[in-house]
Amino acid sequence: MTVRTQKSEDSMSTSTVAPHRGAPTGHHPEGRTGAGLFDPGQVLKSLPDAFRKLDPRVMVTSPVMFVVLVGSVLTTVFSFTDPGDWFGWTISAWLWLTVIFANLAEAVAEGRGKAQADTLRKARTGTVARRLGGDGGPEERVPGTRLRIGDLVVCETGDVIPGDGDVVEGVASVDESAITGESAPVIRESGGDRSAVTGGTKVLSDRIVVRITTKPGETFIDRMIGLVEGAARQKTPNEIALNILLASLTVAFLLAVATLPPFADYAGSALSMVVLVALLVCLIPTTIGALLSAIGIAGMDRLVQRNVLAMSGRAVEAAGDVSTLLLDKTGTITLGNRQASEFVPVRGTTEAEVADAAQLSSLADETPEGRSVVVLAKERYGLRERHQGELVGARWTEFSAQTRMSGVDLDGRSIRKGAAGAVIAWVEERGGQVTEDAATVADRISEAGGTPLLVAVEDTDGARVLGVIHLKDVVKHGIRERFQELRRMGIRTVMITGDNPLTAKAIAEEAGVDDFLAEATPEDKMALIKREQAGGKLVAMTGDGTNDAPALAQADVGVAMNTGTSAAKEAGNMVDLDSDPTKLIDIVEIGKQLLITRGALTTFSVANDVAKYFAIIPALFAAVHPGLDKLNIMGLFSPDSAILSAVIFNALVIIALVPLALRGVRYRPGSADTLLRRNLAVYGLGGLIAPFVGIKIIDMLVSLIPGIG
Ligand SMILES: Nc1ncnc2c1ncn2[C@@H]1O[C@H](COP(=O)(O)OP(=O)(O)OP(=O)(O)O)[C@@H](O)[C@H]1O
Ligand SMILES: [K+]
Ligand SMILES: [Mg+2]
Repeated sequence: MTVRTQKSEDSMSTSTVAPHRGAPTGHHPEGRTGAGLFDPGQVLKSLPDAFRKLDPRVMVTSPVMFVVLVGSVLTTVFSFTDPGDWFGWTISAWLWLTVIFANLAEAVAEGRGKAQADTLRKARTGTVARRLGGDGGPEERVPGTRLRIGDLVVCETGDVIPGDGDVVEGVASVDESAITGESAPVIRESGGDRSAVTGGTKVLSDRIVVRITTKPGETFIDRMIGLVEGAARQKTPNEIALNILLASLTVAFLLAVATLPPFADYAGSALSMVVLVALLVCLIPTTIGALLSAIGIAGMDRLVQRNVLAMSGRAVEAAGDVSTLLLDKTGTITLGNRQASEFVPVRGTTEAEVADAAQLSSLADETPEGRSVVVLAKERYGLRERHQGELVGARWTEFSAQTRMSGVDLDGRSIRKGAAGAVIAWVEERGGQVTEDAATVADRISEAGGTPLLVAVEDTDGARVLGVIHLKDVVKHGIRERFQELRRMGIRTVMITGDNPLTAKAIAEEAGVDDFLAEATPEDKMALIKREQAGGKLVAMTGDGTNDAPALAQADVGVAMNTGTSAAKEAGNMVDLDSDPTKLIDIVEIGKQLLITRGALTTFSVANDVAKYFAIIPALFAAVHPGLDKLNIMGLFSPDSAILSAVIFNALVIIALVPLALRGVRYRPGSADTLLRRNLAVYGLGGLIAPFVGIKIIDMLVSLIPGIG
C-alpha cells in the first residue's frame, strides 16, 4: 500500500477543466420549482392529508403540536358549556387552524414527491419477464411480480427489465431515463463494476441475461417511491434530540401556566380555561414544532431533485459536516470501461505471442478488462476466440481485488495477467527472472494514466514475463473544477485505488484530488476510513465496485454510483443516479442547508415565544392590577384582544414560514462561526421583534370588530 501526498498547487493543466453541467437534471416536471406552497393546486391537494394527520396516533410524534391538539379539543369542549361565548369559539377555531397549518406544512412537503412517485409507478407496472427454465429448460413468460431472487431472465432489444439484478451474461445498452431522467443510454455488462441493472429500465440493443437480486415489492424503484413519498422517512438522531428539547420546553411552560390561576385569584381576577390554553400555545415553541418535519422532508426532496436518493436522513445531516471525501478511481473518477488498447512485447517475444497468451488467459475473465483483451486480440491479430469448452482440462483463475491477477493453467502451461507487482511476484516465486524492460514499459503506460497488465507464463522453459497489456481509461469530464470547489468548502479529497502508484499519481493529477492511496485492497479502503473517523471526522466515500462496498458501509456518507454493482448500492446510504462523483458538493450543501434551516427556525421560534410572553402578560393583568399598566407598552386594546391577537399571530407565523422551511435558508460557503453569528442576528432578533409588530397590527384589526371588550 502506497500513500502519496500531492500538493494542490502542482502545475495543473487546465485542459481538463470544463463547466460542470447544471445541477438539477430537471426531469421531474411537476412540483420542481418554487417554494411549492404558493402553488394553490398543491395546497388544495394536500388539504385532505392535513386533516388525516389529525389522528392523535400521528400527532403524538410531535409533542408540541400534540399539546396544541389537546388544547384545541379542551377549548372546543369548554365553549359548548357556554355557547354564547364568542371569544371561546374564536380562540378554539384559531387553535384548530394552528394544528391544521402544521399538518399542511408537512403534507405540502410530502406532496412534492407524490407526482414523481406516480411517474415511477408507471415504470414499474405491467412488466412481463422472460424467465429461463432451470437446467436449460424452455423460456417462460411470467409477470414481473412473480420473480424470485436468483431467477434468470432474458432481456433483449426493446424489453423492459422486469426486476433489479446483475447481468450474468452479455453486454447491452440500456435506457435508464425512467429513473435517472437521463436520455443517453448506458452500458451494462457482466463481470465488472457495471453489472447492476434496475427494474423498469429498458434494453435498447443486444441481449443480456440477468440474475434477479431483489424481491418484487422491494426493488430499487419501490424504494425510490417510498422515499420520494416520505413513507420511508425516519426521524434522525438530531431531530429526536431537538424534539426532546422542545418537549421539555413545553413541559416547563405547562407548569408555568399552571401556576398562573392562583396568582390571578390572589389578584382578584379569574383566568378562564380558554385563556390559559391560549397562553400556553403562544408560549410553547409551536413554530419549529410545526415545521420540523417539513424541513427534513424538503431536504430529502432537494436531494431527489439533484438525482440523489438518500436512504437515511442521518446521512444527509452527516453530509453537512463532512471533512474528507474518499473516492475510488476506476468507474468513479474515470469512466470505468478500461479497454485494452495495445499489446507491448518485452525483449525476446513478439506482439503476437503476447496477444495469444493474453487472450488465452482472458477467455474465462468476465470483467470488462478481460473481455476487451479477447476482443483486441481478435481484431488486431485475427486470433480466433476459442471457447472455454474447447479447452479441455483448463483451470481458470478468476480475478480478485486481493490477488490482482487472473489466468489459466492448461497443457502444462500457466499464464497469468495482472497488476505489475502481483505478476512480478508470481514469476519470481517460480524462480523466473523479470527483465528490466517489463518494468519500463509498465511505468510508461502508468505515467500516461493507463493501467498496465503484465502477462507472464510458466512452462518447461521456466517462468518469465511476455509483455504488457495497455488498459486505457478516461477521466470523467469537468471533474477538476468541481474538486476545487470541494477544496473551497474545506473538504479534502483522497482518491483510493487498487491500481499502481504511478497510474494513480497520473490520474490524481489529472483529476486534481488532494491525496491518493494506491494499491489499496478493500480492507485498506475501509481501514483508511476508520482512521479518519477515529479523529472525530465525518467521512464521505463515493464508489461503484464490489470492492468498495465495505468502505461505503463504513463511511458516514456512502454514495454509490448508479452505474455500480448492486453490492455497492446496497452498502452505501445514498445512490447518485447521475454517477457523478462531484455530486457530493450538492449533497454537502443540502446537508448544511438542512442543519442551518433547522437551527434558524428553532432560534426564531424560541425568540418569538419569549417576546410573546412580554407582549401578552402585561395586557392580561393590566385590568386587575393597574400598576402593570406601565408595562403594557404595546397598548393592546383589551386582555381578550391581546390573547386572541397572539394566538392568531402564532398560527399565521407557521404559514408565513412554510416557504422558508421548504426552500431552506440560503447557504453560502463560510466558516461555521460566521454562519452561526449571522443566523443568530437575523433569526434571533427577527424572532424577538416580529411578535411585537405582528400582534400590535392584529390587535388593531381585532379591536375594530364590534363587541370586543
Ligand atoms: N481482469 C483482470 N485481470 C487481471 N488483473 C486485473 C483485472 N482487472 C484489474 N486488474 C488489475 O488489478 C488491479 C486492481 O483492481 P481493482 O479492481 O482492485 O482496483 P481498480 O479497479 O484498478 O481501482 P479502483 O479501486 O479505483 O476501482 C488493477 O489496477 C489491475 O492492475
Ligand atoms: K408558540
Ligand atoms: Mg473498481
